Amino acid sequence: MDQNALKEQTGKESVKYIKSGMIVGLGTGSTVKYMVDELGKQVQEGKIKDIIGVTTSSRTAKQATDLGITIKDIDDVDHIDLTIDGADEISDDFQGIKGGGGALLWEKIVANASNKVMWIVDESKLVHKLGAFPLPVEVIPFGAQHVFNRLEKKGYKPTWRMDGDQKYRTDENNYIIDLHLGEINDPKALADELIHMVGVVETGLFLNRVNDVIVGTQNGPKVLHAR
Ligand SMILES: O=C[C@H](O)[C@H](O)[C@H](O)COP(=O)(O)O
Repeated sequence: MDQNALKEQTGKESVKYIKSGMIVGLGTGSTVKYMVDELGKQVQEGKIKDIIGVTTSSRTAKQATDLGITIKDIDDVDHIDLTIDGADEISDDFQGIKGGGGALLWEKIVANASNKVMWIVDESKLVHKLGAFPLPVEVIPFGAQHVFNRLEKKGYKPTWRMDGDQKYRTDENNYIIDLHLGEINDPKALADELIHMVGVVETGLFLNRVNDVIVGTQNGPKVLHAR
């Protein structure tokens, strides 16, 4: 099975955890796309009823709406039962990097409002230590070059996230700076440092946020319990 087949496997498997009547956080990315497709199918077939989706990006909102899944704004629900989202890297101790698809800010807000968070990944996303995947940092456009320069001085090897020849814009119209760190020895210290830099809105470090991980493997889906 190639990587896409593994993403499809975990995406479809995760829908088994969505029960009728739930308020479900719908993540973003190529793995989540398979999950939302399967959820839409089961909603259309009447196998899952009365669910409400809270989406983490305009992309997922469009996909879910097109499939007939009822969507509500995050501020129109008082909680989310379960959020299912992708991840770019998950370390041995279940810390994560997210935001490869640019949706980290809304994803973190939705995760924070969720009773349970499940990540769905293919086995290539499991790593010993975080950092080989570039760490996304969302910054407001005003003064963003100064933030970039500061990150460069710190030796964090920043690059602008691009969309063709323009800087990539998030759903909040912000920019993303990717940090090429190689290895992150202390994710908590780094997250604290970055979030306190003026102009930084959020980072792709998702620490102590996940409850369960479904991993797509050559031997079928494997569930890991983080906490
Ligand atoms: O911003 C995007 C999200 O954090 C994604 O969930 C993450 O990048 C994983 O995406 P994919 O399933 O496409 O590898």
